[in-house]
Amino acid sequence: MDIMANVLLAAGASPAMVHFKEEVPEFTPKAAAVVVNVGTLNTDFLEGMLAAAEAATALSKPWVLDPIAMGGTEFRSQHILRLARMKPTLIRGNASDIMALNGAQSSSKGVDSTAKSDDALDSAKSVAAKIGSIVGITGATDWVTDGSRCMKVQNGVALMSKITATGSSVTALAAAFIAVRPDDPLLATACALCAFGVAAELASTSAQGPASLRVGLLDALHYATQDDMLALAKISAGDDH
Ligand SMILES: Nc1ncnc2c1ncn2[C@@H]1O[C@H](COP(=O)(O)OP(=O)(O)O)[C@@H](O)[C@H]1O
Ligand SMILES: Cc1ncsc1CCOP(=O)(O)O
Ligand SMILES: [Mg+2]
Repeated sequence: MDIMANVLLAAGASPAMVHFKEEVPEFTPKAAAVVVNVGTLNTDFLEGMLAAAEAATALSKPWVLDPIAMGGTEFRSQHILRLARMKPTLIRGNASDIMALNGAQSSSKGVDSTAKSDDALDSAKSVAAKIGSIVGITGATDWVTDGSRCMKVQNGVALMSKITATGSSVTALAAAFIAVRPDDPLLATACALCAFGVAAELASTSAQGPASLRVGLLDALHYATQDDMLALAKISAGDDH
């Protein structure tokens, strides 16, 4: 929760972490986008998540699902599937999450992926087509698809996978970008993944390990200019690996 909220602040968005269903009716109208992150799941949080997804849908607000550790337990999988069927604007996960969401037996031990993002692209396309959501997969290469259109992002550094909640943070950043460009959530998601990756690249020049990269990533997101983004962006359309 710390890094997610700070990533949003550094990027110019305004986070609020609201869990309980009692707050959903009043709070959702104030939000430009909603993130449902199942990372630390419990039955109270789950009620809040279902209510938030319903409220966002009813208000035609973009909402984004992070299906953390899909396939990890029966309880988690059942409820992630239920949320996914509510048709989020975007589902963003790692390769193992998205392959499990497409019905594959999960081989991951928990929140980290054991598969490559390139190998999950077909699963992402299939989930996107079945559900009608945009699907983003992160990893060494990030992919975003609506089932037919695809965008590829090749920014970022491998050390990002050694900082907990970088996945959740980039999901939240994608929600903020979609709030700005609700007409093109696929493009907005690709741009969010790219911006996050570029910030990590800028930070990595002075990082000594995961802890200093984590701090530097927040600084870089805050200080990066449009010129930095345009100079370093590696973003393209299509599904060529
Ligand atoms: N090997 C890698 N090279 C470059 N960037 C990476 C690599 N692994 C992860 N990332 C980046 O780290 C962020 C989190 O992705 P990932 O680790 O796949 O998510 P999760 O934390 O959900 O498993 C994304 O921005 C992704 O692009
Ligand atoms: C360790 C852990 N346990 C539940 S959520 C979480 C963090 C997930 O990390 P990420 O957001 O990078 O997938
Ligand atoms: Mg994750």
